[in-house]
Amino acid sequence: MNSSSGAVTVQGLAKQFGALRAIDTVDFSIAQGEFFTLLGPSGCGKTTTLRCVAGLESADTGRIEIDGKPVFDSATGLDLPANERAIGMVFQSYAVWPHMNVAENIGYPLKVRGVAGTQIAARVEEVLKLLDMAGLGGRMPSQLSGGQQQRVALGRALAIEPRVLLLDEPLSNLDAKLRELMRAELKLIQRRAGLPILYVTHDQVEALSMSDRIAVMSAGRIHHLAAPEEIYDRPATRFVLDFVGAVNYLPCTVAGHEGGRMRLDVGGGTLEIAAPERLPAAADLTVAIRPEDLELAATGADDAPRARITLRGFVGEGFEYRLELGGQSLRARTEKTVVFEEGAEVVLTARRGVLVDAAAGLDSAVAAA
Ligand SMILES: Nc1ncnc2c1ncn2[C@@H]1O[C@H](COP(=O)(O)OP(=O)(O)OP(=O)(O)O)[C@@H](O)[C@H]1O
Repeated sequence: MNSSSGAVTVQGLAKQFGALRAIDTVDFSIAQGEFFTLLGPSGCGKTTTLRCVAGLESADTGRIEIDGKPVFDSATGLDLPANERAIGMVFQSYAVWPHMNVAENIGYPLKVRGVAGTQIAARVEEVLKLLDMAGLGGRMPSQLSGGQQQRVALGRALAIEPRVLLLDEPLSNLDAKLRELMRAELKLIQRRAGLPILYVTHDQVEALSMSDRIAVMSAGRIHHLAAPEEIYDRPATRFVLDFVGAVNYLPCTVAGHEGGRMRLDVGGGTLEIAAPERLPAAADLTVAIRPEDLELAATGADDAPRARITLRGFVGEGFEYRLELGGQSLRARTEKTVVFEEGAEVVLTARRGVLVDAAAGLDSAVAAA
């Protein structure tokens, strides 16, 4: 153990299945206590990466350290088995053994390691406290809610006092409401345990709301590794922009550029956004605006675009609108206090926008202000 080092360090990791590059050279490092998420669509290589860290899969090349200790190194042939990597794991298909009570479930990994009964009982008590389930050790799984069963699965992973928790879509079997509750529960348990987490999900809301940092993956590569706000507001590539959250795309040309602001002709009017540091070279541009960054007003500047509301939906915290602007359909969101009728004409302004080279591919960089 080396307390000054990161919790997990992955360097130059690559893995092929036949001709398929499941991981196409991935590097990242997780700090002590950090909630680190691999986010991406199905097949992007996130599970394979996690399985390589776990020791359930062997990478072709690269090096992995856990808590300062090398566990895999293709250069030397080092490849420690999972049970020697000081990791706790919970997968999507977590199973709580129905014939064992909660305490037996949590203590099981210690029992198979030959730990003495009194020590197991003490650790199980600690874990139950951590899970906010003190006093429930005698319950059978059938007497627990879905969320409590999930916590028992987590407890089993925590029992061995791992140096890092590896979680692969652990909430995806829960219904939507419970999933949302468990996001906060999991964060609180993590804080109490003071453990770093490597989390895998394809759910961007889950990733944004829970993570300290996110690595967005596509086709075996990390496109952007940053804090959630950075990923959402200043995506590094068009893929990230598109995958993380809803977005409107409007073809545009630059109409003016001064004082850190730029005016964009979007056809039917001009939108102003903060100018990015580096402008895309192409003349043929697209401005990407998230629905909540599109502001609707009854009146506005003469040259501002005017759109028509085609649909309004109540979404609890506000309204979601569909708008039509020069034959294009746009999405916008407003707070409850701002209400427009279907059919009404509204003036558009943009709080923020991201410029994209219209002709460029998904992994080309985008220019965000
Ligand atoms: N054992 C295997 N043999 C062959 N191909 C595999 C194997 N495991 C994964 N793959 C392939 O490698 C690619 C990456 O898979 P991986 O499971 O890491 O993706 P993922 O992003 O976690 O997707 P999902 O969320 O669907 O699990 C996919 O194309 C997958 O089909």
